[in-house]
Amino acid sequence: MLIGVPKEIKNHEYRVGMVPASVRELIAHGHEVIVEHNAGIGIGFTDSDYEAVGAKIRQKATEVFAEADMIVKVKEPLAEERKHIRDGQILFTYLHLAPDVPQTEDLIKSGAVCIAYETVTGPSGGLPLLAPMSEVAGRMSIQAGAQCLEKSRQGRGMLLGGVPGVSPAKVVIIGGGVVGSNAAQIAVGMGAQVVILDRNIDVLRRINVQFGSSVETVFSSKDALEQHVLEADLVIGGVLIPGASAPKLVTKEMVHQMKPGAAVVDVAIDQGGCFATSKATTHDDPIYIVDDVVHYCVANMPGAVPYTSTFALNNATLPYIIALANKGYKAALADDVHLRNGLNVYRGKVTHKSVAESQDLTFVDPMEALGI
Ligand SMILES: NC(=O)C1=CN([C@@H]2O[C@H](COP(=O)(O)OP(=O)(O)OC[C@H]3O[C@@H](n4cnc5c(N)ncnc54)[C@H](O)[C@@H]3O)[C@@H](O)[C@H]2O)C=CC1
Ligand SMILES: CC(=O)C(=O)O
Ligand SMILES: [Mg+2]
Repeated sequence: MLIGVPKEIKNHEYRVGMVPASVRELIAHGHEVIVEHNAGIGIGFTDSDYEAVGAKIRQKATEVFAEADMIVKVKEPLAEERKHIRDGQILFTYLHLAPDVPQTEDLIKSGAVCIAYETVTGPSGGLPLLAPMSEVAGRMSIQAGAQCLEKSRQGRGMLLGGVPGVSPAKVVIIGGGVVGSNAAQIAVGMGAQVVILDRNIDVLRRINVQFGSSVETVFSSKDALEQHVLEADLVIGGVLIPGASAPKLVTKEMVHQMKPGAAVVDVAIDQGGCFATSKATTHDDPIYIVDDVVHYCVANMPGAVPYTSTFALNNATLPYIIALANKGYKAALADDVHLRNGLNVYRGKVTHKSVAESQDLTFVDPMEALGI
């Protein structure tokens, strides 16, 4: 198979779909790889590094999209990239379709086989291709939140850990999954007072085993959520219903009643966000203020630490890239229900139930769509 790796074009996105070590593995399996000029330069990989493992360099993204049987990316294709996606081509990347109508329409029209990293499931549960980036974003959310609390960003002027004789900040984390538990790890390390809310008792049990009394676990009722959000100095949004738009758990009224200078970091913004006041921002211009509350809503947070993130992502994606290349998409998807759960759009049909429901589109079972 001919596999293509374009350079990412989203704002301050320096990750790359495949590092040279992954390209080497694919070539060892008998495949060919084309890489766009400077695709890996943001993390220090030159065209020569890719050529040294057997890749061919293409000067323009259009050449990569025109030639490749499978495109391996990081972020969802932007409008400019979507123009070049072809009928029958495999697109393997993050898509986050539920809240993104124009992208969904374009991918349906393209006739491509669109497999989203974020809905591929794992044999023992979880989302193995989302998890590494959720680890990164969860850890970063506390760094970002700490900066938002600084006076120069219009925050309360509060240090997360306080100092002897002065109380630490109260950090409230909504969702105790991968983002939430990684955020908690850093917040606890910085000396903050940490509360995690989740609707899944087993998640709260796991958090309790992991952190003991350094994190308070709370069942996420409307009452509890309101109480803790209003008391918070920093709120982290890390909820997920796989494939679906994030539930708007924090209302405009709750934000209005928060302390002036408090901060929210809505990590779930890539699925539409869990604060009613959230709108996606970029690394260039990451924060804005609503009702005196500082909002950070960057949809590609791991892009800020592309070195760590690219390796973490590639470690997880490589086995699936190899399966798709070795077997072809039909056999790879037929053989592995977990990879099949990643199939969001198949040649004009929406094959992920939550994506279809989020946009009132017809859902077609992936096996039926694939004709197997
Ligand atoms: N902005 C960015 O750059 C990035 C965003 N993300 C996003 O972060 C979000 C969280 O991802 P993960 O932690 O990997 O998901 P996860 O599935 O590990 O955890 C989500 C948690 O939310 C909980 N939850 C669901 N509905 C809830 C509700 N109504 N109230 C309270 N808890 C609820 C679930 O029980 C689960 O424990 C996703 O939207 C993901 O796409 C992930 C990486 C980077
Ligand atoms: C998961 C995601 O949205 C990201 O890594 O950018
Ligand atoms: Mg207020």
